Amino acid sequence: MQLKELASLLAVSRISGDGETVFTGIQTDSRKVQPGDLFLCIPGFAADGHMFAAAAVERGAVALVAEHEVEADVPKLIVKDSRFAMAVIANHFYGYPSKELKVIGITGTNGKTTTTYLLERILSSSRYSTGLMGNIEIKIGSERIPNQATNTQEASELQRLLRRMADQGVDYCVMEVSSHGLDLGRVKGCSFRTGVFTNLTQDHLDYHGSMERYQAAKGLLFARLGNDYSGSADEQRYAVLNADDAASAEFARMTAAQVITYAIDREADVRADGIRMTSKGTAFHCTTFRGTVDIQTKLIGRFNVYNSLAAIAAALAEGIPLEAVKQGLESVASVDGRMEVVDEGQDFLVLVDYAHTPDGLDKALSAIKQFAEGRIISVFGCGGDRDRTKRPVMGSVTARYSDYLYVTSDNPRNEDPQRIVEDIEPGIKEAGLSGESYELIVDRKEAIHKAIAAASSKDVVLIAGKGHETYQEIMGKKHAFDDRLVAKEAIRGRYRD
Ligand SMILES: CC(=O)N[C@H]1[C@@H](OP(=O)(O)OP(=O)(O)OC[C@H]2O[C@@H](n3ccc(=O)[nH]c3=O)[C@H](O)[C@@H]2O)O[C@H](CO)[C@@H](O)[C@@H]1O[C@H](C)C(=O)N[C@@H](C)C(=O)N[C@H](CCC(=O)O)C(=O)O
Ligand SMILES: Nc1ncnc2c1ncn2[C@@H]1O[C@H](COP(=O)(O)OP(=O)(O)OP(=O)(O)O)[C@@H](O)[C@H]1O
Ligand SMILES: N[C@H](CCC[C@H](N)C(=O)O)C(=O)O
Ligand SMILES: [Mg+2]
Repeated sequence: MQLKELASLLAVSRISGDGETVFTGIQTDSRKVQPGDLFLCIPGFAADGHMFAAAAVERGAVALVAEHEVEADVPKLIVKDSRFAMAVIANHFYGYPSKELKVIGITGTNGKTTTTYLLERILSSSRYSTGLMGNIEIKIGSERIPNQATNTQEASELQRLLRRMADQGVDYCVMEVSSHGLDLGRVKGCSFRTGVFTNLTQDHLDYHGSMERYQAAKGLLFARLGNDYSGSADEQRYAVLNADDAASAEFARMTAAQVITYAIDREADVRADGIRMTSKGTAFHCTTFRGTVDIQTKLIGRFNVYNSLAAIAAALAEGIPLEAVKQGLESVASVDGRMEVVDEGQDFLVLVDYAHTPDGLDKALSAIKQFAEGRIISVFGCGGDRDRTKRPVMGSVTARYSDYLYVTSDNPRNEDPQRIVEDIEPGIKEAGLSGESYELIVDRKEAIHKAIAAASSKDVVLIAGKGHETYQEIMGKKHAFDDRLVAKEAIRGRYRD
């Protein structure tokens, strides 16, 4: 593609140098540049991409997109906003792939990953070819690529992956759409078939500043949905909204798409009642706009009824028969790192879960409370370089449900882990848990070992926060760490000692 082709996409832009320069790929990270690439200089939070222009050229970049002149002897496209330009350029370079498949975006504070897997399973078991993108992995048909980057990929990577899916004949791409992804324009220009909203509770206030701005970021998914509807069935657009969450009314007002609601506590197009829960799964009766059905999912907890309803509603909008929806949903045994049972034959239950927000912990622990026959022993921490205000709230939520609590490190990233646990502690005290009922143990491995050593018959040990993650990020460096493996080792150790 020639540089000048991009100039025609961006009204306020100018070419400096030879506009006929041909590039063969696009890249935003100088360290990943291949010869022939166009390098986009993005001013970021930690660094400024313009600083890496020369390094990119050294690695073979043949042209640049920048917001101002930079020292580099290649042609440049000077634009007003290179992050915006990235979304436009990536979409164009990869040939608008989202128009060739049906993209279903799932947003919300909690439940995105779980809902993507449920919906993807329903669609794939109905013989559609599927793709999936989220914070565990990227799936393209039967190919699985572990996700090493952000939950919602940068536009350049996102469009590349969508192109691969389109070329492989994928019918549906089900993807997580984070609030950062929406706010930073990572999905700008992406044509969504359906937007699904799970819920909105406290998280990411470090980035968004307020719940109002966090909600507004999520709302972008729905505000952009449906305006391009041309009347054909294939161009129909749907907004699948959780009617039990107050934000949904606002999203319904914003969108031009058809609204389909789901709920437990109020009237909705897809609704659950008669919920029965055990430690092995959840049963509920579901009333939908396509009839009624009894569902028996292997997933634990009322919150997973919400995730199931969201997946059911989105699948029904696609015309999948209710019986096929039921079959697909019931075939999901578990989602990696979500309420995952660690079973080494011990006489107490160990669960690894990804709850890392106040509401996630509340929902996970209230589910456990319903079936726990013994004590609840919790292990959790909070991530560093993230919303500091959620830390005491997570402390108080966990304290309310736990008989004993080990406060430890999650991913401290670049923060002092001791300071993070100290941020959590006031919440525990406020919840009224006495000093004999909790410990602050910065070393996560030690905390897990202690929790498992302390468990008696029928107790439940919840290890929360890291779920599927196979590393712990300390001082910016990732170390191998897997809660499930550490828990297994601790359980085996109990029987050896
Ligand atoms: C706030 C945020 O989202 N930042 C993301 C963003 O960083 P940034 O644009 O500020 O980039 P930067 O590191 O300052 O660098 C600026 C530019 O210089 C380039 N660069 C940098 C270094 C170098 O040697 N060469 C080079 O070219 C970078 O590629 C970038 O283009 O773009 C980077 C590249 O894609 C991301 O790695 C980075 O994610 C950081 C690590 C992050 O923690 N993001 C989290 C908050 C996030 O996005 N989370 C959401 C929500 C998850 C949820 O659902 O809860 C997600 O979607 O994952
Ligand atoms: N619908 C829900 N409502 C509240 N909590 C939930 C819900 N679904 C899952 N959870 C809790 O949140 C945790 C994370 O779930 P999941 O990974 O599906 O969410 P996510 O939105 O993808 O998270 P992330 O923002 O990190 O990508 C689960 O382990 C569970 O404890
Ligand atoms: N998507 C979430 C993941 C948090 C996972 C938790 N283990 C942590 O590190 O805080 C975030 O980026 O805030
Ligand atoms: Mg997720």
